Amino acid sequence: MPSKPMIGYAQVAKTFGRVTAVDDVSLDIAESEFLAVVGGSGSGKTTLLRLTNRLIEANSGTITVEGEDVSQVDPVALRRRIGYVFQSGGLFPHLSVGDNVGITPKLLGTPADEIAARVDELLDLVRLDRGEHRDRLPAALSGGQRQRVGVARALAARPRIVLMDEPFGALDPLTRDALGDDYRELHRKLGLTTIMITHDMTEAILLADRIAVMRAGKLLAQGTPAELAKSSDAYVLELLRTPRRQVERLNERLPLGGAA
Ligand SMILES: Nc1ncnc2c1ncn2[C@@H]1O[C@H](COP(=O)(O)OP(=O)(O)OP(=O)(O)O)[C@@H](O)[C@H]1O
Repeated sequence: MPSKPMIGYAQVAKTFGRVTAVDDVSLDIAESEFLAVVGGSGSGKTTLLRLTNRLIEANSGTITVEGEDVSQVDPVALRRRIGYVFQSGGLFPHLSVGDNVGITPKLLGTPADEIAARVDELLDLVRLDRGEHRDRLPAALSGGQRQRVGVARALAARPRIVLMDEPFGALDPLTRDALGDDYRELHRKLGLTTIMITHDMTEAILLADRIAVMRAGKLLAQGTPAELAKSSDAYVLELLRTPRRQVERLNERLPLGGAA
């Protein structure tokens, strides 16, 4: 880990009334790293992500982005530096695909012709046909296409950091697989630092460099899949057993060569 992480959490806590959503979390994410945050419902994953770009404010602890304490950075400027992909795409329903993708450059005062060129470039990047999709409304897209638009929008202001909240959770398995692979390639090509929340340990193992496991607001463990496998925590080991069991069952039921 380099001396200055791209994103750093130091003893971060967030409570909502009597609920401690994030409880004393310390974690560093290096530049160009892809971190998956895994954990059950209500374990604090979304809260941790939203603290990062100050959609909500921490009660205690320090969060740094590119070395800067986020509490000292203007939240609007901070959010423009960090791409955010929502679970359901989070697109504005009344805006076309092109206008959704171009909204941040527009807010930044980018001239219209530059925005149009950037939108086309981004649609190419996420492999959506420009001519076919640019003028459509989100309701006329499939779930996978909407998520591609969500990724394009998150990348519009050329952020170095992308936060993704269960981006592929609601998709069919083939679309999910394709989109995960495509995003992983974008992450590499653009040199991004990515934090992705997922419920799915298999997805985390396949896409991320490192996995953070949360439970009841606490960071239970973090590391590569191989490092996590050495954890002494029963919950972490149980999470890792699920993909293993699935592979074993698949190997039993799907004879090799049948669908290779
Ligand atoms: N704005 C809020 N007001 C009150 N409680 C909240 C708020 N946001 C989150 N919480 C509570 O904080 C805890 C953590 O929620 P969070 O959304 O971070 O979990 P999560 O791991 O992302 O869950 P999921 O996987 O279901 O999205 C939960 O108990 C939740 O009810």
